[in-house]
Amino acid sequence: MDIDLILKDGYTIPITSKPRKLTIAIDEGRIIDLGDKKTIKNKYSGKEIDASRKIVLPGLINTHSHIPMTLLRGLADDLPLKTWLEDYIWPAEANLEATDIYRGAMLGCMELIKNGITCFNDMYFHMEQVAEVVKETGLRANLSYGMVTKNKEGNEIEEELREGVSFAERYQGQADGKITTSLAPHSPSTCSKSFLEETREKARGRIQIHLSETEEEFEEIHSKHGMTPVQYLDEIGLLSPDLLAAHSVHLANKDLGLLHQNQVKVSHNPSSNMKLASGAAPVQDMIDYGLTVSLGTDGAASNNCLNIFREMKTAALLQKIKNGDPTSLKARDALKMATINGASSLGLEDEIGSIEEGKKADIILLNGNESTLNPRYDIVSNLVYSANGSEVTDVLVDGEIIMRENSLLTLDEREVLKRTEKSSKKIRSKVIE
Ligand SMILES: CSC[C@H]1O[C@@H](n2cnc3c(O)ncnc32)[C@H](O)[C@@H]1O
Ligand SMILES: [Zn+2]
Repeated sequence: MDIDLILKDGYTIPITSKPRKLTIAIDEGRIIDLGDKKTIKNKYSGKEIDASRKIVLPGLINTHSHIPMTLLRGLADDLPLKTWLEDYIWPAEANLEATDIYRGAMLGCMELIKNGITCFNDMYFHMEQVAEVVKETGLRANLSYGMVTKNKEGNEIEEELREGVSFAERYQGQADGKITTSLAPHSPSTCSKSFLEETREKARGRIQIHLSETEEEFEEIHSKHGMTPVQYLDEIGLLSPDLLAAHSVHLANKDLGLLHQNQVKVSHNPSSNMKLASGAAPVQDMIDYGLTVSLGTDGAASNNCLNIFREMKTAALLQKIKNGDPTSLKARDALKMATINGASSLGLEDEIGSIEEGKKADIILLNGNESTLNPRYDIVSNLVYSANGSEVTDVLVDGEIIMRENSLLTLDEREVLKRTEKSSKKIRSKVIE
């Protein structure tokens, strides 16, 4: 049988089964068969990629980002969240036009691809620009217009919900199904209670929100409503299996039970939480409770990069320090967070997140000859504790090759940097000088 692509003889980490040498048959964007090279070669013919010196992984999934913020990287560092957002980032964002968002998203997507991220979950504004970049680059994404009611009144608030719903309805399923959408109220402290209730009423699918990121936010909700942010969302009726809660750093004991009962998904963002000194989320406790926890970078202005290899390592190290226990958050769990748990958090567990027959061919290849991947006593240890993303050589999304032997096939790197320079000059003159 003639098929689109055969990935031959790579050392494969399927996630849901043991690492082994496998040949992968891909047709019409999906993995149609897997096996040893002889069996697969006897059954299929088609274009071949020799993966015999490669490590083969499912594409990594970034479950919390603000991709256009790549344009604001390094603009304001070493500050706590409230000051960083209110005194630096929001004033800078007020100057961003649609073209800037397009350019920032392009720079961000370039970084995602190079670091082996094939799917990301984003919340920002001018999201039609981000969707355009997703289409051009060939990535997979769940996109949402980020809704805020703080400092807004009457019509402006109604317009915020209209925009969120309209974006979600217009873009759901675009790019041959590679784009999905959610509603995204920004956080319990920047959206009013009635707005959160209306969002719940209007939601037809998934919802994402920043939740209990800092102690300050925890205290603010507690003093206003007499309950924790998680209990507050429970009262509003927002806790559900379709809710993806970013951060979830400050939780009372009862909160873990509530998140678990409602099967809420959590996106852990360790680098951003450490850099803004927001705190260390109780990730091992969440896992012990049976919660689905995935990994996010947050925006590049609080990280300051978009690299899930780094987040895997940082997450594992942070839990060990938090719990004073080196057995906390083991490498295997960190790799699951970056792959299959990311897929479950976006409702895509039947489509992506592992290398299995029937799933979409979102696959990355790493150069097995890099020092960071050798010696190979334990490949999962190498991937989590030693790899840094630069080992990624090839990236496939939906069976389409978007990076081949380190060359980006869907975007022009030099052009992306030139355009970034144009927007950053404007930001520098308006915000810094
Ligand atoms: C309304 S679009 C999204 C909004 O979120 C801001 N943002 C970026 N990082 C964080 C974070 O860690 N916590 C809360 N809000 C964040 C971003 O600047 C946009 O304004
Ligand atoms: Zn965020």
